[in-house]
Amino acid sequence: MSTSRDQKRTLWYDDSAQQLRIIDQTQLPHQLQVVAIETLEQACDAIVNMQVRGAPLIGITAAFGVHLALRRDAGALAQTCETLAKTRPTAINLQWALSRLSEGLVSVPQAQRAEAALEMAKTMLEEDAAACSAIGDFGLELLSALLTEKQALGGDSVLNILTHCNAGWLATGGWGTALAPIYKAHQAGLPVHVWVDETRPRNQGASLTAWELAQSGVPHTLVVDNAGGHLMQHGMVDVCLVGSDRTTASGDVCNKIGTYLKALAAYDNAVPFYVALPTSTIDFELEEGVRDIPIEERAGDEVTHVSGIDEAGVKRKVAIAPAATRVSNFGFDVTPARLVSGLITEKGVFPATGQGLQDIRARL
Ligand SMILES: CSC[C@@H](O)[C@@H](O)C(=O)COP(=O)(O)O
Repeated sequence: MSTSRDQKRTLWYDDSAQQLRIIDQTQLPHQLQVVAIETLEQACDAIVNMQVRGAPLIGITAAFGVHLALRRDAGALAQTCETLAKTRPTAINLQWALSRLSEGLVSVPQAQRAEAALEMAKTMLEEDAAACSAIGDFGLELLSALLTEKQALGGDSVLNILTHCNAGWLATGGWGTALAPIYKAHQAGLPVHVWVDETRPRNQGASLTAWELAQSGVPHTLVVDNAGGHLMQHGMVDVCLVGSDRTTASGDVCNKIGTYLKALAAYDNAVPFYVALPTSTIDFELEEGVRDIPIEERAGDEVTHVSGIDEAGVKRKVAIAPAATRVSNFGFDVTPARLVSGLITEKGVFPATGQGLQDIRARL
């Protein structure tokens, strides 16, 4: 799963076994378990159950899912895309990948569709890794400038970055979005330290981001979700850097629930708030994020229970709320563009404004 220091992979296609392979992210950080995906149903389950998650990775998994479905029934393109589109509603990369496949495959003779879908899926995987690497390069310039500014003002020599959820290589084709600039900065010898939000209820920060950063030796500290405001008030955060599941044509940013509160705290404390995303995460059809982005609501037991392993290494899921408690579990929220300092994409860094988004579109 790790092809080089620069290319850690959470998903790959095994040509000899003719199987898609994924790291089962529900087992991390306790177990590094690789699972084979051979059917459309398995691909859908992996997305729904969050064995794979993160906006770009959801799109890439769906692309391979189309291949798996077509090799069983070459005539099932439309129906397959419909099934996959229903797996998770918020990340636009899913629709983006499915549209690209349907448009690309519709003119391909049925007998060749499965093979063509596989080639397209592999291309998407490589393109996403390259896009994330470019995000890392642009983000590195930004972090480097922020560190120079901090040092010129007489601050200490470490750049403190706060991130939410997991926007690392586990969430993408490689490198990650928000974590890519951090990895590049660490590799370039920039002194960085990451505040990792635990990210309730699924704990992607505690289970995935902390695990990723530890693997790469990036200094980091895990904090509860509600700590960000306090840290910012005390000058302990120099920049917030998060990913996105869908960004609109006006620059509104949808990301994991709790991101908006971090952006508000950042605004109140004059901490820059940057969002890193590949252009496949932009929904140019939508202007208004708060009103129009569909927000996934997930099962209540993610809130009423916590899962983990005990001292004996046994996996447990324990209740932390009364059994009959009513639960609401929105998976994402929207940060209005006015709170976003900039969008770091593979095309460069742009303002989160209508003009900024038009400039990005002009470069596609
Ligand atoms: C490159 S990842 C950007 C986002 O997808 C990430 O921050 C996020 O919110 C993931 O949510 P998840 O519910 O784990 O799929």
